[in-house]
Amino acid sequence: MPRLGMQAVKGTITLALPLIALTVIAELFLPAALARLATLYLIYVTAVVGMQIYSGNSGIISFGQAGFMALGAYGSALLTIQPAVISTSLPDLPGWLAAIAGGQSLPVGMAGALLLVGLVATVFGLPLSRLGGAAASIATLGFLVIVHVTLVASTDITRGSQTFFGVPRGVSAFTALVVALVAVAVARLYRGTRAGLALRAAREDEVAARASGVNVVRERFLAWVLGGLVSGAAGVLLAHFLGAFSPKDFHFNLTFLLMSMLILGGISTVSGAVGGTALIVVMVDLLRRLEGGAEVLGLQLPEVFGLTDIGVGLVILAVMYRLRDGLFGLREVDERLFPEPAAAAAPVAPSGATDQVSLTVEGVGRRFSGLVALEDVSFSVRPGLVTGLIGPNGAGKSTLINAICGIVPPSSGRVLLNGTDTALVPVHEIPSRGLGRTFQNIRLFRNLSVLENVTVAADAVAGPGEDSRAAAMAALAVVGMQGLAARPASSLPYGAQRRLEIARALALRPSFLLLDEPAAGMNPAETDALIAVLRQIRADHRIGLLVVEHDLKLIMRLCDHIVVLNKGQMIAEGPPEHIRADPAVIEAYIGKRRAAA
Ligand SMILES: Nc1ncnc2c1ncn2[C@@H]1O[C@H](COP(=O)(O)OP(=O)(O)OP(=O)(O)O)[C@@H](O)[C@H]1O
Repeated sequence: MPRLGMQAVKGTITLALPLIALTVIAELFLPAALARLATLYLIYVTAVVGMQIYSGNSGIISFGQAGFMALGAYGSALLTIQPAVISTSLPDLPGWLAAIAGGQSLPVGMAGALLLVGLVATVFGLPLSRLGGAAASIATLGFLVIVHVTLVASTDITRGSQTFFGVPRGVSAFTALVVALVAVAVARLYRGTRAGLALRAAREDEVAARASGVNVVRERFLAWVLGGLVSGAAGVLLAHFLGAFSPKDFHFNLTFLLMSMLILGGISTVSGAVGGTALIVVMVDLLRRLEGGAEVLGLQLPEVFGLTDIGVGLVILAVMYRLRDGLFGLREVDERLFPEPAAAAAPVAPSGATDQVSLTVEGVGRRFSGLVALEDVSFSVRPGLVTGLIGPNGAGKSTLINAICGIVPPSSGRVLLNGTDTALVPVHEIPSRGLGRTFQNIRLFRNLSVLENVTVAADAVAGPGEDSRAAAMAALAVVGMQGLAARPASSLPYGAQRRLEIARALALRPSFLLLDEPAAGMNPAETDALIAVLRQIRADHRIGLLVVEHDLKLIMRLCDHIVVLNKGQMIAEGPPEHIRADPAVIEAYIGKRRAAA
């Protein structure tokens, strides 16, 4: 069984059992109205799980799922509509469509509809995947609006805003259950795959994910299409459940309902999608009865217009106020019930370092508007040695590290990694070519476990069939953190967070490791431990280290070679004893007058 496959199977079974039990009870023992409610619940589960696949893993709130449901519904409806009603309900159907429309079975309708959904998701997903955060959310809203307006405007095909009728009804709770179970299994499996973990990492920190080898655009695209297909399948079911519908059934009200379900349960987990949907379906059903003026304990209550929407809104507000991550939190139910056994560490992963590797900075300059942050800096980081990069505040050290990694491309000059100009390589490919890094301001995937943080990087360089969790454990062992593998990264003390960043970079099996102020905020004992770790990395892995640090004692103890920057320019380079005595360095650090004194 592949690495997270077993957990996904456990997760699917944990969620499947209550769904199966509910379906059996509803179909065999409950009145027809409640059996219909159970079927509707299962359809919503599929739709919300589709939303969870994209939004939960990418962190981008999607307004688009109702659009996919609409495409699924109309796609399947056109293929399966009763032939007898086509001439009356769709008299102006274009010839090419009339040739295939009507009379098909539900499975054919489903297949055709998913083809349409997949096609549209692909076309829209290509530009959408380049966006993140609020911009991407707004783009998904644009998608919903485009789908809605297109459906309303295509009167010959959809009957416009009028009701589309004549769709064969054939969705029992059992049919809806089968599709819901497939949706849950897909979502639960996806979450554990390399792609799912990489996207969750990008959700936590896009810059750090790219620096760990994640192709963020590709992962967002995959989740968008996969989530779209799952929600599209829910649309097909809803069409055949209702038998008649119009575009407004797949617009803002449905979007709000699906979002409420996911947010209430917890956007991060499939368990949250399934549980949140159950709560909202029950709540909406009860509130609708009250809204219509129900009789409670012999008392006739008045009709209260809008009670359902207001009630759902208030419940969401209350839950968000107390539980930001929803009722189910950040971990799947199965991850709490049956935690995974710790992975065995692989033999220490070999680094990509050999004496043939090279990292050369050639005349690098960088301007920010008028400000010259770097000017004509040239030096080499040597394999198997520690190079220190020092300089006063604002000297350009972090800018240089970012220029080397491709995050801030140089305005002039170039960085050659094994002879290749890094500016010509996509940022997410630079890590797998041998460059690992840490950040001045720690950038961890805070809501992932310690092991998952490192596995993201190990995945980026793992060959087919290679166990990246074992490789990640080996990297954690190097920094003495294998005992903390299951802890959420955000719960670690400061020093351990810095060591975790080093482990994550090591899991890339780098030839060169760039450390931006690794000892910042550490106490003397933590700094000593860090120096021991870095010495071990140099000795055991033959990695070339480039260390930016303000702690000059650490630099002098650790480094074989030092490069000094001041005001963007390289003012000295050489072994520690040479740098310590260099007048230009002394002047840069303590000022001209005191240096002369
Ligand atoms: N994105 C940016 N936009 C504009 N100016 C920037 C940007 N990044 C850095 N700078 C400027 O470039 C100069 C060099 O900054 P940098 O952070 O590289 O220095 P540093 O040596 O790492 O400093 P410190 O030791 O304080 O971290 C500073 O004047 C800084 O304000």
